[in-house]
Order: sequence, then structure tokens, then C-alpha cells
Amino acid sequence: MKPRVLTVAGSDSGGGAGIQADLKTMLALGVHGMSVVTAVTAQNSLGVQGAWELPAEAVRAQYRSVVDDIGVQAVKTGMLASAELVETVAGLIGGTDVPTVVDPVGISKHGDSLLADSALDAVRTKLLPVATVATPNLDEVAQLTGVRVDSEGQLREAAAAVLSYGPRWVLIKGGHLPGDAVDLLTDGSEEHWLRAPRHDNRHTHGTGCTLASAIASQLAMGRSVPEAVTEAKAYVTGAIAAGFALGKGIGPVDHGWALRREAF
Ligand SMILES: Nc1ncnc2c1ncn2[C@@H]1O[C@H](COP(=O)(O)OP(=O)(O)O)[C@@H](O)[C@H]1O
Ligand SMILES: Cc1ncc(COP(=O)(O)OP(=O)(O)O)c(N)n1
Repeated sequence: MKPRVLTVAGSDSGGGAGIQADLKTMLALGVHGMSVVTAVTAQNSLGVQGAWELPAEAVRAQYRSVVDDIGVQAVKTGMLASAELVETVAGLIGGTDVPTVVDPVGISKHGDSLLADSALDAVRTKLLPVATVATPNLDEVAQLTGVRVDSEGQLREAAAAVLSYGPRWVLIKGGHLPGDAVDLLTDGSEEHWLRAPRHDNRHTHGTGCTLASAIASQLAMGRSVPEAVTEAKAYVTGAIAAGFALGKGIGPVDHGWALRREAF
């Protein structure tokens, strides 16, 4: 049976990040994508113009509908908006025995807040402990741990700080550093450095969502965490290389690049 992957995240009306990016990634990687919508954003290439979270009851109901009937082989979480939704989702994931990728989405590329400050403690104490892999970017590392990273050499310190909250693995994304795009994956004993050339393309909206969904898709196919992250990094690097202009600001990565390559 086709592997089934569930994203629990916010909607991006512009189609570059959030639920939309997650489902496109899952389609491109050959798994069946399903969604629990946590919030709706009015968003485009210029930023986030508005955000509305759903009631916890609606999140719980979507999750139960999918998991109890269709079943899932992996879960990915993204924008969770509030402490109440973080706690609700952490509770649901804690009761589902499948690999879970937690992207602790805090702030969009344009600097718009996607998570209330009052939710940070719930992310640290409830959500990170149930993650198989947590995938913070450098702003999220600073928000959650206070560790500020301005060079590759500090990625290890950042990883140790996030691991102290209990995820099995952490992938620290160094995408915001200058030079090569270097990420560090570790469980505290093994270290895997993932390095890709930096693409000089400003159309990078949705990189983090795309990477986390690709990892969840690979885990659903039965890969180990280091294998899944290696495959996912190759996919997001290709999507960034093919990112395209849309609107007046930052365009999306191209989720379909690998499909086109395989089709012809
Ligand atoms: N310009 C780029 N060229 C190649 N890889 C990039 C580039 N920008 C980010 N990445 C990679 O994209 C992935 C997502 O990272 P990042 O953009 O930091 O996440 P987020 O969207 O959460 O801020 C990481 O693997 C990172 O190294
Ligand atoms: C609804 C929604 N969820 C998450 C994000 C952040 O996405 P990310 O992949 O980190 O991309 P950028 O915002 O950094 O381009 C979002 N913007 N919207």
C-alpha cells in the first residue's frame, strides 16, 4: 500500500509554504498526503496579511478522522499558532506510534509571527519531547534555546541545546548562514553534516516546510532518519534551484522539479 503521511500545519493561501507545500512535496515523493489544518493565513510573496487559528476541537476531529480510518506511517507538524494547539497536537502525536517530524515554525521569512510567544514553553516541554526529528532554523533555535548561531562551528552547541528538550534527533538548518547550505543532523552520539551548494535564488519561500515534509515522506517509506534526511536535503536543494518568481516578492520553491525530471 502507498505510504500515508499526515501534515498538521497552517494553510498558506499563496501556495508556497504550510499545508500546500507539504502536500505538493508528498505528491512529488510518491506518498499519499493528508492534512490537519491548524490555522488559515492570508499570505503571498510579500508576507502574511492575516492569520486565524482553528478551535482545538476542529484539530482533534481532523486528526482522529484521518488516523482512525486511513492510518498514517509518518506525521509532520508545522505552524501550530498557540499554546492550546501545541498542547493538543503534542497529546495526539504522543498517542500515535509513528515517526514524527516537528518543524517548530515560529516566524516566516518575512518576519511575521506564526506562533504566539506564550506557546514557546509548550513547544519546549510538550512538543519537542514527542518528536522523532526536530527541524528548527536558526531563528527558531534562538527563540527556543537562547543560543545564537552565526557560524557553522556553533551548530553543535545549538543541536545540544535543542536535544536537551527530548527529541530523538535534531536537524539544525544552517540555511540562513552565508556560504554553503550546511545542516547538522545528530542524536547526540552520531553526527551527519549535510552540505549543499548555496543557490543564489531569492525565490525560497517554503524551504523549511518542504524539507520537513520530505523527511516525513522518506520516513514513511521506511528509511532510517539519516537516510531520510539525506534524501530530503537533495529534494529541497533541487526545489530551491528551481524556485521561481511569483507576485512582487519572494516566490516559492518548485515542488514539481523532480517529477518533471523523472517524466521525461
Ligand atoms: N539558497 C539556498 N541554497 C541551497 N540550500 C538552501 C538555501 N537556503 C536554504 N537552504 C536549505 O534549505 C533547507 C531549509 O532551511 P532554511 O531555509 O534555513 O529553513 P526555514 O525555511 O525554516 O527558514 C536547509 O536544508 C537549508 O540548508
Ligand atoms: C502557513 C505557514 N506555515 C509555515 C510557514 C513558514 O514556512 P517556511 O518553510 O519556514 O518558509 P518561509 O516562511 O521561511 O519562506 C509559512 N510561511 N506559512
